[in-house]
Amino acid sequence: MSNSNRLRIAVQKSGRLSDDSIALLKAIGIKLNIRDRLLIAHSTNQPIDLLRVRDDDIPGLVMDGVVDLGFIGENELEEKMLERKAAGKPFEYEVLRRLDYGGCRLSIAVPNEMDYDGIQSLEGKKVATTYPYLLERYFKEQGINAKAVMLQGSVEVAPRAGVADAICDLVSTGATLEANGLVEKDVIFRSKAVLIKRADGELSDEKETLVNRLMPRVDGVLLAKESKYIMLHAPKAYLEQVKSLLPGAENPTVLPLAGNEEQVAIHVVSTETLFWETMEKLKALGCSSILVMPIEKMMG
Ligand SMILES: Nc1ncnc2c1ncn2[C@@H]1O[C@H](COP(=O)(O)OP(=O)(O)OP(=O)(O)O)[C@@H](O)[C@H]1O
Ligand SMILES: O=P(O)(O)OC[C@H]1O[C@H](OP(=O)(O)OP(=O)(O)O)[C@H](O)[C@@H]1O
Ligand SMILES: [Mg+2]
Repeated sequence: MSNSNRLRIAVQKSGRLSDDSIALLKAIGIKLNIRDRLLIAHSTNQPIDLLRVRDDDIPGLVMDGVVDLGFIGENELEEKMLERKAAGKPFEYEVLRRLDYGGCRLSIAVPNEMDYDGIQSLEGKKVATTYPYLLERYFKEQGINAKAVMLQGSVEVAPRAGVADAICDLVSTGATLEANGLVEKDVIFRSKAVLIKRADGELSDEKETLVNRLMPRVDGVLLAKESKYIMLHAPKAYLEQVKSLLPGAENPTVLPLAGNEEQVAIHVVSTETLFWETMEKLKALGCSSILVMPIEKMMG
């Protein structure tokens, strides 16, 4: 393989995980020149190549050591791990970070009109899914004798088409199920996107050093996304009450305001949400100029 000294990262080419994965790589300082039709994108400022593929291929590419890192949904990762294990192929990987996107659940859903009284109602039935290994594992754990019917797409039409009695598919808002006259019953797996690394110990020292340098940046981006910088003017007389209202503000910065003896400025970084209700309470205490601002990057 050419340029094997460059770190190879697999991302979904086009789908639910693509934009967020690329955005994360850019946020940690990797400049990318992505051309829509091309499978490989080279970073212009780091020894990194991006492989843009179907998400189904990503676990295998990492487990076979074809790429060093990959962004993948835990649902797909776990399914492929079970499939490869059953086939006697390498199925090892290391999770570097659980990420803050791609959140969904793999659930069993049944037609509205079906009498469903718990998972035992599926005894002897057929369930359509793209995740047969995860589903069969669940049936086994529950002691149910049901059959997983593999479908690559349009799983939600399977009951109407007479292909299966129920389905097991990814759910986020539930809109797809509702539109197809299905009701969610049992959550069998909760998933988020993860960043994984090959676990065969074959990364060169240079690549290992690069990964170790990038990970604190990933943490910085994740932390920044869940943090806010809050600034406000508060009456000195109510300082303690104001502090107790601010979420996660154990050590706020308190600054004097030029030409204003009555008030001080308070600055604080918070990982909790500042709700409108709290802002209204702060206002009622005499606070003013209350600003809640996003943070771009953080490093401890
Ligand atoms: N509704 C959803 N909300 C949030 N995340 C989701 C949702 N649906 C799927 N995902 C996550 O995104 C991953 C990719 O979903 P997507 O629908 O883009 O896959 P795909 O159709 O298999 O794409 P590909 O063409 O790459 O095979 C899923 O495996 C899951 O982890
Ligand atoms: O609960 P909801 O918010 O409706 O989301 C669930 C749907 O999202 C995913 O499909 P996606 O929209 O990514 O399209 P795809 O089926 O073409 O992959 C998944 O396969 C479900 O069909
Ligand atoms: Mg796929």
